[in-house]
Amino acid sequence: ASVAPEVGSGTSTFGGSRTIPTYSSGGTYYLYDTTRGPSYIRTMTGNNGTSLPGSYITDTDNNFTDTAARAGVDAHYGAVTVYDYYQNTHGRNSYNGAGANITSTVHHRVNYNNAFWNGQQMVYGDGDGSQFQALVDLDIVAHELTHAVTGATAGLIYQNESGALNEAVSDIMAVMVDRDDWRLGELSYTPGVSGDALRNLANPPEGNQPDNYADRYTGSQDNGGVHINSGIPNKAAYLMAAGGTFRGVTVASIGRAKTEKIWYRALTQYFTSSTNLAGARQGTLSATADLYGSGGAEYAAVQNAWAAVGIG
Ligand SMILES: Cc1cc(C(=O)NCC(F)(F)F)no1
Ligand SMILES: [Ca+2]
Ligand SMILES: [Ca+2]
Ligand SMILES: [Zn+2]
Repeated sequence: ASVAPEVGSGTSTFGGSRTIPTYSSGGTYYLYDTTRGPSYIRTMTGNNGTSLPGSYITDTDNNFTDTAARAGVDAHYGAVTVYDYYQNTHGRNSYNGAGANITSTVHHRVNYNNAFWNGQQMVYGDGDGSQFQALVDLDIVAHELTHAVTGATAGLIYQNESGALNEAVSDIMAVMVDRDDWRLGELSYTPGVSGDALRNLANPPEGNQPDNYADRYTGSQDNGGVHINSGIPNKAAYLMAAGGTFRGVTVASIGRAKTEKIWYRALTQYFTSSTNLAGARQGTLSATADLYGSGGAEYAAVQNAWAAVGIG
């Protein structure tokens, strides 16, 4: 057939290659997936301008090796991987639960050190080559698509404590997708420096974030510290999953699988637009009680994790 879903490959920004769903039409291949719930999951290029969604990323032999295509290969791989995470782990069909199409655009602006969900799609910068290289790390993609999930569910207002919780939910789901570590953005961040990351949920101070409520930021920068105070719930989630003794409180590990279920249920059943960090504790406790009861090891671990970071 001259139009068909295909399985393609491509070179990653970070080395190695990725297998990706593509679409062929008239001998041209596109970063365009028609095989999942949505009508399409597509990845476009902004051609280093500001218009969105930009233009299709194409290839002539279904092996996307061009330098200009590599960020697209990673963003596309990430989008389908995060789609599959929400479908397979949480039974959620796309960010709205009803198969919404997913569009991503790479090469946004010039030397742009950020990535974002604009309410309709994901957008990725290339970085300036020093602070970041292309911000298309799997955990960054998961962070951004989770903002879409949050927007379609709790709608946590993006300022002060509800905004810090919004950011934390994105970081927590991100490290559950990129499951082999607790760092965010390590592949994209400072390509010239190894071992660092944008944020570290196991040790938020490594990313200049507080890891307890008494040290929270109360100023007006960063929308009231949404990327700063997220360290507090991030640390709590890490302690739930990995366990540990922190600030004199011992938390028994319940593992990543139970932790991601608790946070997903809290986000979709208990958090609202104005939920603050005390409300996050309550929502995760209610979700834990629903899933595992209120007298078991899971409930105790969630209580202790929040107590360890100075909440409740
Ligand atoms: C300060 C600050 C941090 C962020 C941030 O986290 N962006 C998302 C990322 F995934 F692209 F990094 N934005 O401003
Ligand atoms: Ca990571
Ligand atoms: Ca680095
Ligand atoms: Zn974010």
